[in-house]
Amino acid sequence: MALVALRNVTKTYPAPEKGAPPVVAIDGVSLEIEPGDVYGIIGYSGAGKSTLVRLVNALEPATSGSIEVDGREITTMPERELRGIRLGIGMIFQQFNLFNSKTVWANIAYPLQVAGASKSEISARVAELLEFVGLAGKAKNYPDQLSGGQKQRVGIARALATSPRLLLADEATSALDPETTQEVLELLKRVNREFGVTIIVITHEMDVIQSIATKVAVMDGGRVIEHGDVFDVFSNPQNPSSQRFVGTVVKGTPSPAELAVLRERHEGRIVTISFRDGDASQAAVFVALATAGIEFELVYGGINDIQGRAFGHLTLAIRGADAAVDAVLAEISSRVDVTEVP
Ligand SMILES: Nc1ncnc2c1ncn2[C@@H]1O[C@H](COP(=O)(O)OP(=O)(O)OP(=O)(O)O)[C@@H](O)[C@H]1O
Repeated sequence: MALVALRNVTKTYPAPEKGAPPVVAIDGVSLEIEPGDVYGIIGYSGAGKSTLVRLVNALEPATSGSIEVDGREITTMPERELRGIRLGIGMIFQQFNLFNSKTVWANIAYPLQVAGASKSEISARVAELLEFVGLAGKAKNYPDQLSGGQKQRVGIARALATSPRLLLADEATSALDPETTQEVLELLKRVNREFGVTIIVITHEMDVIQSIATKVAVMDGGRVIEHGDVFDVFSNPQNPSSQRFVGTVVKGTPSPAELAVLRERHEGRIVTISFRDGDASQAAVFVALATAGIEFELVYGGINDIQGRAFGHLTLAIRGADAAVDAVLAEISSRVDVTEVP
């Protein structure tokens, strides 16, 4: 059973001014997030990502549709019961949202105090979490004395304090430099693996999805325009908006301007070969070219690894007798995707 299931969910805000139309922030979204998923939700600013998060943790009511968390419909649930649902959901934020007047220890202890845990329970849990996020030596420090990455580690520890099954990460690494981002993403992977916490990652950065997510939904204008396994969406994005996001991390086929430069610099026919995990190996393709006595040069592209599965687009400049090149390209095309640039 899905841990979070949205069915045809809409959220409309009143018109910002008289005479203007209402704002449709979420427009008929259906999604299923299974226990154990690290589910990425990506979209440009205004796509509706943060609104979706507020609906899932019941901070705002949906306008229509159904939202089930852990098998329970939350759209019709009384406030009293919603509090219980929220206790089962941890949140981390871009700006960390720590209490600056409380120590690291007290920040992490806070949700446990609110939940009514005993002093000894709180001490044991906070110590365990400080160890887990690698901040055992910082218990008495205040947030101002920490780096951005350390603050987010405290944010993660605090979010996990009440042992939620679901963690919502809203642009949790957007304020961090690339190296610290990777450290925080590694920590989130451990949260998923070691505690079995399902994570929803909201981001506008495709490399965050590439590093951590197992599934992804691409949002645009309040709708989910594409969703699926990260490997499938990265290796074969269907929608122009998804293609733009994938293009930020995957070197695909050269643009017309890049092609013009390639043609200036390299002789021969320009051919892009697209590999997908499970296709014939690159080696087989290169051996076929070499065996046919065809000279080739790799001029553009690269191979990507998504959770241990490889795919990529390699553009070659190929030189040889036309008939021989035609024959070998025909042979290769039966195994991999071959596109010759006219
Ligand atoms: N409380 C609100 N009242 C009115 N309109 C809102 C409200 N919250 C969001 N919106 C509108 O809903 C749309 C979606 O906003 P949302 O913040 O969910 O997008 P987002 O994808 O999270 O973008 P960002 O990354 O910039 O936060 C936007 O057009 C926004 O202006």
